[in-house]
Amino acid sequence: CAKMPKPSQDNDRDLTFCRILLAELEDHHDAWPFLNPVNIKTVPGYRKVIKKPMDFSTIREKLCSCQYQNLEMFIIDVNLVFDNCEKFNEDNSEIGRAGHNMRKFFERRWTELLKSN
Ligand SMILES: Cc1nnc(-c2cnn(C)c2N)n1CCCn1ccnc1
Repeated sequence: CAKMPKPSQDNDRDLTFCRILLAELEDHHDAWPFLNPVNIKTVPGYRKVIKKPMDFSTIREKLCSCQYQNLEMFIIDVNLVFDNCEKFNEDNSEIGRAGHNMRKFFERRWTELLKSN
């Protein structure tokens, strides 16, 4: 049958989860490398190596301008932040470790939130 539009309360729940998760990511002690876009003009190699830059302020902007249709699209962008970090940074570096810590935190929190509903 024709794809039924998602009931609005599911969209509201998804949007609430995105807001909660993003606020917690922004407040995390290890969030500092990811708060703003990497400056591709001053960081040698970044523009060439990282095809789709992403950061928490860009995710905030997309969330506030209704660019996420659902929780999945939001999770894809958050994971892009951490995948870019792993690609460009050694695991055993300040920024590399921050990326691993933040990914672990994010995975725990969104599974907790989804289980609570
Ligand atoms: C995120 C992220 N991934 N790699 C970098 C980066 C920036 N410069 N260099 C040499 C890197 N490896 N970043 C951005 C880190 C932004 N930042 C904020 C305060 N200090 C660094």
